[in-house]
Amino acid sequence: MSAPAIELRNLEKSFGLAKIIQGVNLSIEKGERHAIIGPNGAGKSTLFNLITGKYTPTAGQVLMHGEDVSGMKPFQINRKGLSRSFQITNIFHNMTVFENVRCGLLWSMGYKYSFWHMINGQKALTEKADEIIEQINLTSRRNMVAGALAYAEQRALEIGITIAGGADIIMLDEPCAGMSHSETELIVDLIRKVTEGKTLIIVEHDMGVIFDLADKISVLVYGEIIESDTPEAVRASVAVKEAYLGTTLEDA
Ligand SMILES: Nc1ncnc2c1ncn2[C@@H]1O[C@H](COP(=O)(O)OP(=O)(O)OP(=O)(O)O)[C@@H](O)[C@H]1O
Repeated sequence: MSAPAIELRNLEKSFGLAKIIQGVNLSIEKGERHAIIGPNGAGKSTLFNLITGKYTPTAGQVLMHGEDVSGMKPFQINRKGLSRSFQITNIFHNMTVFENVRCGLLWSMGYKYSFWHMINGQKALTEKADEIIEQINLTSRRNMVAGALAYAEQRALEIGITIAGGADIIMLDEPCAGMSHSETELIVDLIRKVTEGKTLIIVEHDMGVIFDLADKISVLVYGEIIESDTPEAVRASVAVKEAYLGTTLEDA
């Protein structure tokens, strides 16, 4: 059996005296859609930042396809095939949709770009960017500056930039935040389409989205995983209901 896409072993993170992540153990299999949920301040973004290399663990390990990547820089982890989006959109508002996706491609290819470019040329880069723009349904907006797009289109563009380099592990941080019901449905369909066959790790407050998308859900409370199971099992969990004061999951 192949190693999990991501494995966390006794992972800890402290900021000063505050222990924010407390001995987290978690395995995310290749091709799994894994959601991390939990109340505000539970440590979800911190966990994301530990996996992507933005934060260095205080203790424990992050393994990617069996390789210990703890302490590696975000760009090193990215080049190994992990790409993430951010809670607050990080697109370039003054650049066009095309230029944004092209930038995402260049960034994820890094030093490999000069070699790739030598073989494939500029035309291939343009074609690849256009292919991604089509995947995220923004072809009619290709030459529009990103700042002029509707909010949901900006979030779709961000997903496009995240998947641009062909990473096989995609991490999305609250991709549906601030969206209407119909916009959320479109983004969920898009996420499903562009992450087909990939490993997806998602943090999202919208429980409808989580139960719709996830194969497995981990529930983080005060930096500890109190449950990690199928959506059905998590929905039925007493500990999870208590953590959510018996409301949110019931309503999902
Ligand atoms: N760089 C940092 N320095 C100090 N404290 C931090 C830092 N980053 C996060 N924290 C603290 O860690 C705790 C968890 O924050 P985090 O953003 O990971 O939670 P979260 O579950 O993602 O919350 P939310 O759902 O509101 O986004 C918070 O108390 C936060 O103040």
